[in-house]
Amino acid sequence: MTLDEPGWHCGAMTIHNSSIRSICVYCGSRPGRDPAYIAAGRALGRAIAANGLRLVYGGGTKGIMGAVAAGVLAEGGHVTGIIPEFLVDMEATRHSLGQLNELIVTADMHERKHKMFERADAFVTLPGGIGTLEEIVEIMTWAQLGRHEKPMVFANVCGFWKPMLDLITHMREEGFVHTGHKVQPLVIDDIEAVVPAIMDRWNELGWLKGDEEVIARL
Ligand SMILES: Nc1ncnc2c1ncn2[C@@H]1O[C@H](COP(=O)(O)O)[C@@H](O)[C@H]1O
Repeated sequence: MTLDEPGWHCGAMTIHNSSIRSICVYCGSRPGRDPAYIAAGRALGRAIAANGLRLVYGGGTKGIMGAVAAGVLAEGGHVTGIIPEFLVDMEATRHSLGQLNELIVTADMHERKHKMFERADAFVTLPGGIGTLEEIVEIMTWAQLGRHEKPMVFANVCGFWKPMLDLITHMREEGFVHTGHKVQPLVIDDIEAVVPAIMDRWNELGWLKGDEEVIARL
């Protein structure tokens, strides 16, 4: 990235201009039991591309991860996959990775997660397992600590995230979610409503910031 591009790096701070450019999707590397999960992944991918946004994701080409990337590519969109070398043969095939627009192979999981964070303007979580959970929880903790204000969405396909959302509510009620106003993920049941909601939230943040900057510090 150069200083001429819309988003640029300044020391430990990343500053994005007023138009949202990319969405990071966290989701299962497996398809899950309900075919609705794969369908939602593909529909979200299509919606990301149809709105002129780029997908940033973990590079896997199987399960829901593969469905999201396939949806973006089917709509002519841009996909950046970020995957650690040791996972390439587990979560992808070398051939399918060749179809992504951009592939970043990292040394380890930490580098992967950091690059995904840096390159994304917003985060969506589809159904998934332990890895998916870890990723969105980390993004919420960084929001709680004031390290970013990027929109976060639980795509609540068939109510998948209800147990997690109930737990967060319980934590709030018991007084454990400090600076709670900084952790306000959107919860959206209808997959078609996810991208418009993110764009609305992004615009609200831009307005609050007085026009141009949504800031992330790590
Ligand atoms: N500990 C982890 N931190 C970040 N990402 C992880 C971790 N463990 C697995 N992952 C990745 O998350 C996605 C989805 O995993 P699921 O367990 O299928 O939800 C996958 O790329 C994992 O490599």
